[in-house]
Amino acid sequence: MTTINLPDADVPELSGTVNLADLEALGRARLDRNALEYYASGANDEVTLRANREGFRAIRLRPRVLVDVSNVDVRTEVLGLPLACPVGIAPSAFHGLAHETAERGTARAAASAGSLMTLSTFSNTPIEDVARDAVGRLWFQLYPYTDREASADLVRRAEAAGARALVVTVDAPFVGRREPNERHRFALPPHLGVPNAGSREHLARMESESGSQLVNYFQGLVDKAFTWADLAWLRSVTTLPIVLKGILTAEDALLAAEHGAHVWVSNHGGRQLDTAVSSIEALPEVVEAVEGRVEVYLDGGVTRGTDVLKAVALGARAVFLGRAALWGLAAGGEAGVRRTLDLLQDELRLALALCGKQNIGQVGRDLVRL
Ligand SMILES: Cc1cc2nc3c(=O)[nH]c(=O)nc-3n(C[C@H](O)[C@H](O)[C@H](O)COP(=O)(O)O)c2cc1C
Ligand SMILES: CC(C)CC(=O)C(=O)O
Repeated sequence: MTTINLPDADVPELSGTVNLADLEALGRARLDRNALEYYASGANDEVTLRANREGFRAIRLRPRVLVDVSNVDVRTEVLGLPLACPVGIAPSAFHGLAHETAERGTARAAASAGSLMTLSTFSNTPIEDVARDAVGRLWFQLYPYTDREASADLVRRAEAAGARALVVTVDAPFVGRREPNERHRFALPPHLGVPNAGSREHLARMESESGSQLVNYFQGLVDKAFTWADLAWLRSVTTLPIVLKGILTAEDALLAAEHGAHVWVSNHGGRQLDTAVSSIEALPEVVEAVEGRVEVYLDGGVTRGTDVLKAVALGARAVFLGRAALWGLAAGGEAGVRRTLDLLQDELRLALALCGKQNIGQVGRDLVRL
């Protein structure tokens, strides 16, 4: 069991931040090149990475006026769990690169903000420790391993620890080529372990002289032959709801719904297939395909309250933050992630009011012009 004594928040610079870009600047400044390039990079030319942000900006809002917006309510629910607003935290590997509290800092912020954290298979902290800090506000992300028993064991541990859903990442049979990580030989510093991927010594043995070591850590473990048919196996090891993360087409959304899985629209923050469609562009066809049978979520490029509003208007039940949470964690640990969530929630509340909506339930397709 890890025994990190989580320090109380005392990061004076945080109070000067007014938006997520400020937190990003603060976070970036605290990272070394290895961590910064790992967090920031997208695949190849980073076309999709940029498209995620540009996609939101290209959509215009159609506000209504003369509505009583003196009390605006931004609360919602995902899979029955009440959320303070429709924003959760996406799974990302290696929070220990950002801050000494690693995934526990993120979990504590998610819990105190009434949000939800999705814990990556590739965390630096054991599931049980993170679960304790997340107090029920936890989903677990699975990369299915070729070793089925090892995967089943992770799933059972996550379920026993209190995770409320299993998020299966389906867009990464191989790691996308993030060129800065190739160029500068990204590797985990020796003090960080990845408890779900074997011992630190085992990882060190996988390392090579050049290129991104992520590829080495990952490729030996993950099942590249995992298909729709294997979801039945997953069902046999857990009673948790299953969410498929990395869906970008109506065809796959339909298959997911037919398999009883919820759909997480994502291109992995532009880190996998470059020039893939942006998340917000993919959302409408996915929502149309599932016809309300399952919940739909989205991640990729969310940095503004209006981004959240647009995704909800187009049918997402909630959005999730990848890099934004990591910048917050780097900027100030738990307090930095909390600041990220609070600023976004405030922006969302204001945007909702300025659109003439009193609550999330009133937000629909008529609010946006594509
Ligand atoms: C540094 C980093 C590590 C990531 N690790 C994982 C992971 O372990 N599992 C996973 O499913 N997605 C992972 N992702 C993808 C995120 O869950 C998410 O899809 C993406 O970051 C969303 O885009 P955004 O960063 O623009 O918010 C990672 C993303 C980043 C930036
Ligand atoms: C390949 C994983 C270990 C992490 C991941 O999904 C990512 O870096 O985008």
